[in-house]
Amino acid sequence: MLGQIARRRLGLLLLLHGQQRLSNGLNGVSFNQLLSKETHRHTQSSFNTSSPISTMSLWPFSFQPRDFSLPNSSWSPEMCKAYDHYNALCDTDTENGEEKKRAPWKKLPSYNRSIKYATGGIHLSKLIQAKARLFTRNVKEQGATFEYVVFVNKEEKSCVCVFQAGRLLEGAPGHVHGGAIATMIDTVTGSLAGYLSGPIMTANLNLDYRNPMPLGSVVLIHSALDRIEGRKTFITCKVTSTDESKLYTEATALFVSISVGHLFGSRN
Ligand SMILES: CCCCCCCCCC(=O)SCCNC(=O)CCNC(=O)[C@H](O)C(C)(C)COP(=O)(O)OP(=O)(O)OC[C@H]1O[C@@H](n2cnc3c(N)ncnc32)[C@H](O)[C@@H]1OP(=O)(O)O
Repeated sequence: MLGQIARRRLGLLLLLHGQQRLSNGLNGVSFNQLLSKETHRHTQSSFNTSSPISTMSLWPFSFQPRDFSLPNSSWSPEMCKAYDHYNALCDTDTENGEEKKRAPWKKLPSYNRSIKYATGGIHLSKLIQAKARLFTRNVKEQGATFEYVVFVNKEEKSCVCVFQAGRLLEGAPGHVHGGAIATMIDTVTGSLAGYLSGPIMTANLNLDYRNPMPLGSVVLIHSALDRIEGRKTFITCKVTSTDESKLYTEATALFVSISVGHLFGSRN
């Protein structure tokens, strides 16, 4: 019974996902400001654990899921610089004469469960497969695996991901595993396809590895919409060094729009 209710609610929530989209941009906040906010947040939460009951929240869940794509101390100077560059291009809500001008760039938040993007999803994530975690966000040690942040440009229907590859992603000695690179390409192209087309699944992913990527590298993953044909969203992708002088990987991806029932085995 609980399963049925959860399934029905999940259906509604995933439908909302396409409309609500990933819109918690960080408005012109620099890396250093964020890092100090993060430190502050941790200080606050340890303070809260020891605060008297009367000052504690009675609601057992926080309303805002943790955004894993915010700067942390594992980020290299190159990662911070690239983050600051794209973050500075994001929506600032600044006054331009009498009108508010909105920048085309937006930073997407990144949670450790897909379900958390939906309204109320943070609560449902504790009920539905509570121990499941997004593949790219399942290692607690910061900097060990996938450190990344995605910025979308809604006018150009494109996005850029700044990705720092951690030491646990080794494939060939000293270099990043091809599967880890494919994972990031699937994640970034999939985020763009989902942003543009709502609920989707990867149907096809084609990769050409052009140069080995050293562990610890910071790279840019550029993705752009090629075309939409009915339920099919075609995305192109290339992975480069941050100065774009070196090409690591090229890819094309096809995403097919799905109904919520598809995740539960229904093809209707
Ligand atoms: C939110 C945090 C960010 C996370 C983003 C992460 C993104 C990661 C997403 C994933 O990794 S999803 C996991 C990997 N993917 C899968 O497990 C999908 C498995 N495959 C399926 O479930 C189905 O085959 C699929 C949904 C892809 C399609 O099944 P459908 O029954 O819905 O569609 P159908 O087979 O009728 O195909 C629809 C259209 O797509 C075309 N198509 C389907 N698969 C294709 C394929 N592999 N290659 C080329 N075309 C394909 C198909 O020919 C047809 O074209 P037309 O409309 O022109 O006739």
